[in-house]
Amino acid sequence: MNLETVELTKSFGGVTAVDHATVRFVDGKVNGLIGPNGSGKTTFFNCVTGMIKPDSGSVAYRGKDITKHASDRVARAGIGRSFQLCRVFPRMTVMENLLVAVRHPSVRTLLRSADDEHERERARHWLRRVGIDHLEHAEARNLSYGQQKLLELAGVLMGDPDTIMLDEPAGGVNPALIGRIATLVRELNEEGKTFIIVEHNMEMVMSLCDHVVVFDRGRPIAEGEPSMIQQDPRVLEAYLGV
Ligand SMILES: Nc1ncnc2c1ncn2[C@@H]1O[C@H](COP(=O)(O)OP(=O)(O)OP(=O)(O)O)[C@@H](O)[C@H]1O
Repeated sequence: MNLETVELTKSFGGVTAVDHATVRFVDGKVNGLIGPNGSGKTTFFNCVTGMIKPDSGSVAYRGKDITKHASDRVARAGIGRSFQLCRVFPRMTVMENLLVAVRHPSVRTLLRSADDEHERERARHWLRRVGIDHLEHAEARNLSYGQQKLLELAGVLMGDPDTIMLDEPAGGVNPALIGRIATLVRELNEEGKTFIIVEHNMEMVMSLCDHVVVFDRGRPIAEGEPSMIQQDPRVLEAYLGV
């Protein structure tokens, strides 16, 4: 067991975005989190990663309660995340973006933070891994949207997370870069990273995920292997509204 929520709930005024959601994501897997627009996936991510505080319920990571922990503390616990609308600093270079990405370092990186060249080497390593090392000195705003997503992912990896939560990694990205992101997720998963991926691109979800949780109206309505999920009448009903 890796990441678990129990009865997690968050309302905005009259809208219950996450509604008593009890979900378990397993260590070592590529987990998918899917559901129709507005079903609460991003709010769920925000509650888990400390971006917003849930109204009630709990979040535990590797057996430790992290409910209502601030986002930097969640990151230090080993959970990294990307955003639906990619977050990079447009006027900073690619390298600078990665060096500021570690401003909330884990204890391990904190001990080494005096060693700037070491951090630069780590940054170059992740730039090579995501395939944009040739853009090290470019300003982030001059990268394509897909390249900015790869930069954001490299920034997440700089934090050395064990679990990586990606919010729509394929959204707005061209097919070639989607392929690169998928390959990277597979490789990193083989190297031990756990993934939880919110994604509307079903081809990507079905080919990449080992386990899929389906949200509807703020709570899980089905979960299982992708092939099972595709045939589940509850899932079809949630998507088609029949
Ligand atoms: N800050 C907010 N203030 C008010 N309502 C919000 C806020 N954030 C989310 N909501 C509402 O909560 C519900 C769930 O939204 P959320 O963005 O979590 O869904 P989602 O499944 O991620 O959607 P999508 O797939 O379209 O990104 C929606 O009805 C949304 O309008």
